[in-house]
Amino acid sequence: MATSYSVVRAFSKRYTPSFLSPLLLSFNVCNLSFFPSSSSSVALSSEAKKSPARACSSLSASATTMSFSSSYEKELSVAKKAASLAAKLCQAVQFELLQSDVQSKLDKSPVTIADYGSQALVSFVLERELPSESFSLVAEEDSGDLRKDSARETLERITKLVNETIALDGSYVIPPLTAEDVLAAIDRGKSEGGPYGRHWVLDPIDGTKGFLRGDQYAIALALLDEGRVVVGVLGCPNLPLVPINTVDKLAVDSARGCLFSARIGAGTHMESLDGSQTQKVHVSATENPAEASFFESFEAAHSMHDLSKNIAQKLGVQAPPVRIDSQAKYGALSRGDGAFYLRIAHRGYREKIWDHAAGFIVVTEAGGVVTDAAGNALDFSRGRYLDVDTGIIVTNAKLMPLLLNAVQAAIRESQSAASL
Ligand SMILES: Nc1ncnc2c1ncn2[C@@H]1O[C@H](COP(=O)(O)O)[C@@H](O)[C@H]1OP(=O)(O)O
Ligand SMILES: [Mg+2]
Ligand SMILES: [Mg+2]
Ligand SMILES: [Mg+2]
Repeated sequence: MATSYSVVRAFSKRYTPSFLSPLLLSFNVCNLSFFPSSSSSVALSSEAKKSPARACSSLSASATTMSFSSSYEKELSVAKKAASLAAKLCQAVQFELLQSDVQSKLDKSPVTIADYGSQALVSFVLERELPSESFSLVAEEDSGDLRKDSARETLERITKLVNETIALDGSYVIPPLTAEDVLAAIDRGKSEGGPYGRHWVLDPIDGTKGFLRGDQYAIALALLDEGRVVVGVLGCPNLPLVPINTVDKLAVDSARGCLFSARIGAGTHMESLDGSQTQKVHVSATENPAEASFFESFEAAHSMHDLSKNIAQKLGVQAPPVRIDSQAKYGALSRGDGAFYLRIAHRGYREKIWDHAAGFIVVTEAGGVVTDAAGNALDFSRGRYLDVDTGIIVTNAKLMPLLLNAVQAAIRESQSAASL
């Protein structure tokens, strides 16, 4: 194969869903991303459209050329520990949640004591367990508001919570962290990420609105290596261990708290947040949209419910939408609770990498496919933002061509309606 390593690398970075282990690369990509010409209205990425055959042969080359520098086992186990500890902190805060815990940030989104505490804790665990001169963390929060005089009491509460959680865990025999230590831990999340080296990616509480309502939220932590997501963990403290659509409410309420974890090439596992009941999970295998259900944001401000409704109708989905907050949707999808996730953000909203990186690998390692609304693979290598065409869609490999067709048709309809 004459293709040079750098060309293959650049190509595969752009077009290869990172759920594929190198060995599966060429086979699956040729089946998933370059759909047959019968789906003519599906917009594929332009280079792939021009030459699917070349794309597949290049990807075959990449399958044999690329190898991962490590299996990321240690990183996965540390990520699980960090997310589990952060989940404990968040659960304690949600238990006592008072509206006065909500601070106003410049972007007006609610930020809670648990957001900061979770970020400080994850940053602390990662740095302590995986010391490295090149440690890099891309995280949602920063300490700007917390350093204000008016936030002194809040900072004290966060510091106390972080120390209590560390003490409860018992594995770190250290003097208590100071408020300055906590601020510094939060601010280690200021990295810009990018295509080179390793970067941890953290949403300390994804789905803040769900958290405040007492509903679903997630602690979402992922590792990028050379721009690819290689590890992902989702702590979902309120997600039932049984499928979300289980009719027996007692079963749903009796055991909540899921930890999803995925490592590139090693599949996705789910266990309870207390560490028991580990099981390998897989996305729904259904090929029939009529028997499938779809997830979308609880918040209409986060995703266009009307458009999703139209897409679901085109697919023939019978069930009503399942609306829950946060990347818990990716977790639920990875174990087959539903077959579709539709996230079509409102015009002007830019997705962030921490809102999708962990969920992306949890679903793709469970056999799912995640693309933007034009069928492009997601590219986590461009810094803090994730630039996508119109929206993010998720399903299994069999249903993706159908879903892309429906999404494209619904978008065209809404565009022509808007231009009238
Ligand atoms: N206007 C918005 N449109 C889309 N997503 C948003 C918007 N504002 C915040 N988000 C982020 O969307 C995610 C929640 O999506 P969902 O609707 O799936 O629960 C969260 O990551 C939330 O950030 P945050 O982490 O601060 O909660
Ligand atoms: Mg936020
Ligand atoms: Mg988020
Ligand atoms: Mg958040």
